[in-house]
Amino acid sequence: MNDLSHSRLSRIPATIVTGFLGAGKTTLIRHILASAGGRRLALIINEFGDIGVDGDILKGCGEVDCAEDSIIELANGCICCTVADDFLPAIERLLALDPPPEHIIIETSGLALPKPLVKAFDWPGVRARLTVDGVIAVVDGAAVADGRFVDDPEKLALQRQADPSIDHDNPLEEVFEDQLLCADLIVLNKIDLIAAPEQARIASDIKALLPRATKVIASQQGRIDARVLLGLGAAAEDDVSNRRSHHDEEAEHDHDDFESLIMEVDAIDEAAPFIRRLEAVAEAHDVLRIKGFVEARGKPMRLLVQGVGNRFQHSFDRPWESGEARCGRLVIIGKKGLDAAAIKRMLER
Ligand SMILES: Nc1nc2c(ncn2[C@@H]2O[C@H](COP(=O)(O)OP(=O)(O)OP(=O)(O)O)[C@@H](O)[C@H]2O)c(=O)[nH]1
Repeated sequence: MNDLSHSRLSRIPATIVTGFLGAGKTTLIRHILASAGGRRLALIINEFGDIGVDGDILKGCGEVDCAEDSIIELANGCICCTVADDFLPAIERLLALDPPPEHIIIETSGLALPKPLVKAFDWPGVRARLTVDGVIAVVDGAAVADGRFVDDPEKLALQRQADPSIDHDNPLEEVFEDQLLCADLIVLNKIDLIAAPEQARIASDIKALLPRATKVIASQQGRIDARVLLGLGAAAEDDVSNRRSHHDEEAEHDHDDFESLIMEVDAIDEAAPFIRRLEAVAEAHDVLRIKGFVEARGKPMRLLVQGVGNRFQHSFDRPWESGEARCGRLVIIGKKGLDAAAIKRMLER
């Protein structure tokens, strides 16, 4: 064995899980934790809004292969913009664990561009100790089928008639495509919500977009075995220049097309009418993602609420702990210009 292959083998592999808001990254990672087969995993979880919902869900699943001190949450921003300030210290903390993790999984925020993160693995201090085993992009098949990431050509034509100088870059499409362009493996998720012909069409549209041959695997609830997802051996840090991005020319990328709001929510009596109100908010304000925890009066469990576009799910995820403030809070993410006051009024109505 030569020195190079020896040093590569001794580096800890890291898997980057990317994918647009609500695509199913956390769900997929839960499945990885459940099927890791005793491998010592560590997680870095990055969220755009400053409530750590995903971290809470993953800590709550109590998998023995991932102890709580091996989970680091980086909320309130996108990891791609805070690599030096947030990501590197998080990596240092994980590498200092005794024993160190055998594999690190990084869930980026749904708005993060994975390429700057992959680039950070090429920095000398990181490169010596870690390698990117693979970038996995999770795709929300239902959102793609709904046309969420492409401009409506008729609407665009009308807008251009009114204002020929209109900037027609679609920030959703750009982030979505950047995530795919950086991937070593693509998971086409939520296939329970799309018919088989639609599935095949989406998979072939994705492949047509990519300059490199990248495998697309279909999944429901991210149910793919850890043995398939981990161990890709991509060494993506050696191959950054082959991963095109819409943002290659930008020195800095600051996500100013998107914003998040935090809303405090009073205890509710019943879930169904509350979810209908959230659906109305999502519809009226073109919200991309809503998630958080709410108190349902008289119930010992907290209510986990998840909305992607105007598709909502809710479930009681765990009992409120004694002494825990039963404070209902939601993070609401949309394109810049969300009307916080109007949303609050709709929620309180
Ligand atoms: N119908 C259906 N829903 C799914 C599937 N996978 C995930 N979901 C739901 O989609 C919602 C978002 O899933 P998450 O795993 O939280 O998505 P995420 O990509 O981590 O979300 P962000 O971190 O907010 O970007 C949740 O309500 C999930 O239960 C699937 O295969 N089918």
